[in-house]
Amino acid sequence: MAAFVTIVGEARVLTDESACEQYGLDWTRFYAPDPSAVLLPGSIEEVQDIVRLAAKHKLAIVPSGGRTGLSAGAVAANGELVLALDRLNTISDFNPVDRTVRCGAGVITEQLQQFAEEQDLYYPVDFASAGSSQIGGNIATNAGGIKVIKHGMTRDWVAGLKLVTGTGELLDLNRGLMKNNAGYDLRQLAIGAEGTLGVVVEATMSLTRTPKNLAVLVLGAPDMQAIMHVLATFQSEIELSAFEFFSELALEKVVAHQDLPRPFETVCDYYALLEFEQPDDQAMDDAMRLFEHCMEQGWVYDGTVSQSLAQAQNLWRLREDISETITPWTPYKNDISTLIAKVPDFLAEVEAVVNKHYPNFEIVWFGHIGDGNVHLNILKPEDLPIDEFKIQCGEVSTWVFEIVQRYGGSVSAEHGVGLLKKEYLEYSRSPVEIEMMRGIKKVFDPQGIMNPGKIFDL
Ligand SMILES: O=C(O)CC[C@@H](O)C(=O)O
Ligand SMILES: [Zn+2]
Repeated sequence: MAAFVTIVGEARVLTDESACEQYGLDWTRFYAPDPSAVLLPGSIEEVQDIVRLAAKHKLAIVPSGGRTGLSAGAVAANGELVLALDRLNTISDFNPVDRTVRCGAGVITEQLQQFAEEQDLYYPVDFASAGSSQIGGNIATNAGGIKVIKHGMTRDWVAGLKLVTGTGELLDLNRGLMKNNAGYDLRQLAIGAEGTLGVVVEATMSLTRTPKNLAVLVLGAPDMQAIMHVLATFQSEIELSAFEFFSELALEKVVAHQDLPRPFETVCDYYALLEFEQPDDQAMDDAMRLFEHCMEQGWVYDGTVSQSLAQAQNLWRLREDISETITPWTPYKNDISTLIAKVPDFLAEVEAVVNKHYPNFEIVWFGHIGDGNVHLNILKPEDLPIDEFKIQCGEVSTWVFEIVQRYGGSVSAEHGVGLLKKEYLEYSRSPVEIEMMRGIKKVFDPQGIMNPGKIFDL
């Protein structure tokens, strides 16, 4: 450790129990944190020095951002060094012409959103953990969130990034260029690599224009097929910036625990939340006409639209607060995707198999239905011991991933693979693809020190 102290200073090498617990774990929770130390470098050069030293001694490194991940990508459970980017948290070099800004990896998502707002611009990647997650972690996991249907995932907003590879080399990838066809785009490989190819230390992020007067519409529908009709109807005329869904059980839990009113009295099996810009009255007239059409067709039973920013925010909470609300039930979680058109059948198959074997399991469905991404959460029955629940959920995983495979879907739509899903990777990636990923890792990280054991084993 003395050599690391020389690089970052004594106060920046943490080995006490509370730091190891805090930095050794993400929001996945199921693992016991056990890092050998937490290092807090203050510059890119210090990151390079740390990695070079670690490579020399073959010490494993876990790059660490806000640790809000749900796939154990940032867990250090095997004596690794945690390399936390918290101190690289400056925003600089705002370029109003290119509409880009330089961010240290430790910049909090919300900090970037606020900075954009101060420039009358907008950073559109958004999710419930925006107050804690860091840009470096968002890039490492290609974070998605609630506006993907219009704005894409983090990948779409990274104009350039600096990566320290497993040998301590600093790569300055794409440098903010809009057009650059000079060979392979290594930047895109690093995005979503979950720290297995190197440490993201800095990024040039793109910003866009601020949306004009966002309105939120929550609709109640009899079934998932109806929700798909609603999606198609609205998308044929309106550019939606969100199309989310949640089940009645999800709504019940949120209104019971978050001091929020139901959106309307009518109880429906599923609800959709739509967000769109309302630059003028015509936009709302169009939305109301489509809403009425959906009612006439029997696809929608009831609905409500926000009349103010505060109302829009409260309607959003019905969806955004679900994950946190159900945490006390220690839910089994899965984050999966399929083609959007196949979602209703896909969901019905998963539900049927779970209900058949475990009729006492409560399933909470919600997610980014407009992206084909559903979040499956199963609540632990109160009287079932946690270990027993985990064993039963292991079986559920196999059934779910077999269905995912049959549908040509993904075992991880947005949360990544980490430790949690690596044994299931082959359900959505071929053996040749996985072998190629191993080959790519060797090029960036010949010693295999960067976040080893995440995504796949070497
Ligand atoms: O907790 C979950 O299952 C999903 C969390 C997050 O991705 C969300 O969309 O709310
Ligand atoms: Zn999500």
